[in-house]
Parts: sequence; structure tokens; C-alpha cells
Amino acid sequence: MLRLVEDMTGDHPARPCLVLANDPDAEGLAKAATLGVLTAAIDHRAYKGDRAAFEAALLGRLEAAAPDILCLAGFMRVLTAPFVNGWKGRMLNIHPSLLPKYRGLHTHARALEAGDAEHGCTVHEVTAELDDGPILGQARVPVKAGDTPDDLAARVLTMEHRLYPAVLRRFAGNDRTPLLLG
Ligand SMILES: Nc1nc2c(c(=O)[nH]1)N[C@@H](CN(C=O)c1ccc(C(=O)N[C@@H](CCC(=O)O)C(=O)O)cc1)CN2
Ligand SMILES: NCC(=O)N[C@@H]1O[C@H](COP(=O)([O-])[O-])[C@@H](O)[C@H]1O
Repeated sequence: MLRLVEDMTGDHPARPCLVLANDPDAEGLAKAATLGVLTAAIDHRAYKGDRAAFEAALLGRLEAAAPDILCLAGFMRVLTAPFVNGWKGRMLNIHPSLLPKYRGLHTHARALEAGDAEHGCTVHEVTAELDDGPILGQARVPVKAGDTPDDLAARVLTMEHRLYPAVLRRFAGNDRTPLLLG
């Protein structure tokens, strides 16, 4: 997330208007504030599994900021179809695998368990179907002998921090040509 904020300067067609977290303790909130970006947090745990109520609170805060594009980064809640459909074509996510492989969670461990020679990350449009939207960019990294899930996550994260800003810069400029790195 911070790499997106840091990249939105100069001739970038977008500017950050709000960093909104579902965890009040998210480290990115304080760092985004030091970069001058408005921040807020709505703790999903306060809604005790009522996804519609949690998302209604998200929407209320988002309406005040009126963003053109939502960028999910480490947002670990599955969003309902009504919420997603309200942002159709305007919401992105970065997922730590080469989709369509390994939708969902624990992607690095799953790639290692499968014995994959390469792994990576994907930026995609968010749809109601989990990790299934149109792909806007991918970056590949090698899997190395002896890698642990944390080793692989760190190698992927380095590419995520390159891929997501580059894809957002294109997307905000109305260019949806898929970007391939690595
Ligand atoms: N409708 C959609 N919602 C979300 C999407 C999407 O494509 N469509 N992307 C995810 C991001 N994500 C993977 O990139 C992801 C996040 C969370 C989960 C998940 O299983 N969450 C559990 C809780 C897990 C936890 O709290 O640790 C849940 O919501 O019950 C899967 C994939 C964001 N949302
Ligand atoms: N399923 C969603 C998921 O696992 N998202 C992951 O959260 C991190 C956010 O990085 P950041 O805090 O540097 O933006 C990234 O590694 C991204 O793949």
C-alpha cells in the first residue's frame, strides 16, 4: 500500500485520498499519515461476522472520501457481491500468486508444496468471485531450493511493490493492457 501512495506524485494521473484499514492496529495507517494521507480504520471484528453491516460502515466512510478507484492491499476480508458490484471496474487487488493458481490464502506454502519452479503475484480487478477478476498485471519470481514460505513471500513482495504501482499508473490513465514483469 505505501508504495502506491509514494508513487502517486508528479505526472501520475491519481492521488491518494484515503487509507482505510479493517484493523485499527495496521502499521500502514501511521506510515500513510506521515505521508500526509487521510487515514481511517473500521474494525471488522466489531461486526461479529455481519459482513453487510461491516461493509455498510466501509461505504459510509468511502462516500465521504469519494474515491474513483479502490486499491486493496493486504485487505483480508472477502467482500460480498453487493459491495463489489458497486465498485465494478473500479476496484483492484494484489494477490500473492500467479492467478489463476492458488486463489485464497497460504499461497506461498501451496506453491512450495506443489514443487513449483516459479511463483509470483497478480494485480486484478476485484469481482464477486474470489481472486477471479480480469488480470491487469503479473510478476514472476523463481522458487529456490530450500525456500521457506517466508523466503518466497519476501521475494514476491519485492515484485509486488514494483508491479502494483506500475499497474495503478496505467489503470488510472485508462490503460488496461496487462503488464508482465520478471
Ligand atoms: N469478493 C472479493 N473479495 C475479495 C477479493 C476478491 O477478489 N473478491 N480479494 C481479496 C484479497 N484476498 C486475496 O488476494 C483474500 C483476502 C481474504 C481471504 C479470506 O479467506 N478471508 C477470510 C478471513 C481470513 C483472515 O481473517 O485471516 C474471510 O474473509 O472470511 C481470501 C482472499 C479481498 N476480498
Ligand atoms: N490475499 C490478500 C493478500 O495476501 N495480500 C497481500 O498483502 C500484502 C500487502 O502488502 P503491503 O502491505 O506492502 O501493501 C501483499 O503481500 C499482498 O500480496
